[in-house]
Amino acid sequence: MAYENILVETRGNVGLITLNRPKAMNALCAALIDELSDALDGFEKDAGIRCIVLTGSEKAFAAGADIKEMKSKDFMDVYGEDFITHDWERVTWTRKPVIAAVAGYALGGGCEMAMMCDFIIAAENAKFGQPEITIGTIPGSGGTQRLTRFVGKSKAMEMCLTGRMMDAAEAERSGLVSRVVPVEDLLEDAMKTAEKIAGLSLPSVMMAKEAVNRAYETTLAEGVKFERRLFHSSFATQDQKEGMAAFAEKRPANWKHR
Ligand SMILES: CC(C)(O)CC(=O)SCCNC(=O)CCNC(=O)[C@H](O)C(C)(C)COP(=O)(O)OP(=O)(O)OC[C@H]1O[C@@H](n2cnc3c(N)ncnc32)[C@H](O)[C@@H]1OP(=O)(O)O
Repeated sequence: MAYENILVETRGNVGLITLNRPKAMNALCAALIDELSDALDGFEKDAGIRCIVLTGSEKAFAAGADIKEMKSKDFMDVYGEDFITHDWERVTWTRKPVIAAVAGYALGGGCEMAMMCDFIIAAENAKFGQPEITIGTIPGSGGTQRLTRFVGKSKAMEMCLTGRMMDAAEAERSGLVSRVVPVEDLLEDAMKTAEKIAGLSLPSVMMAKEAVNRAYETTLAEGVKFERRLFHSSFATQDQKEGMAAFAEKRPANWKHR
């Protein structure tokens, strides 16, 4: 597939996807969503890729769904095709880790997409928000649910009811982002973090991701049981033998990713 709205590159064992609609603040049009799904499919299939970074520009990670594309749709258009499902959520069913590197605006579907990633590293100029209420609608790609889980009911409710944006410092305080870095360091920092993850054992990384994500879907008791089963499963991998042997022999591990 030829990409017109994203840039896709491979740097070592890291796949980098850059949203690239500079004239529209990286608004998420249907073509961009198709391209993003295709790029993620490609990285999932590529055994050489062990972590993915999703980023935008210095001005905007993404300013939401493309309002101009969406504005004339009527109820049966959106209800009939179950608009904003499936491919919009493609990031959530990516089994390899996905880091969102967010600078500038992450609004509406942009904020929702960042929250679908495994964690967010934010630049100091990042602004997060769910402004759908200001254009006569509400979040439709998980914003009311994921934002509430990240920052709690009070802040999520205020943001969804008023459209207020949260700056990077508030986002870090509230647990929405893992770290805030200077704008000029964002990509390098995200890539270094991704390389660190890509340099570890892929099965362990995938199991850790699955276990953390389960915390959002189940009770504590079930989550702990699920974690323990995955922990047990890790002992069936070559990499568990290698990792523990390497520790005991005081040498770096030579991962097989098996
Ligand atoms: C996924 C769902 C279901 O949750 C739904 C949604 O995501 S709805 C969309 C929610 N997002 C918004 O409401 C944000 C809309 N954008 C803005 O508020 C502003 O553009 C801004 C604050 C991000 C930036 O403001 P400013 O610096 O003044 O730049 P602009 O002149 O407004 O924008 C430049 C250019 O980009 C176009 N643009 C921006 N956002 C979108 C968008 N979401 N969809 C389509 N186009 C967008 C904007 O119209 C400008 O284009 P031109 O007028 O220059 O052609």
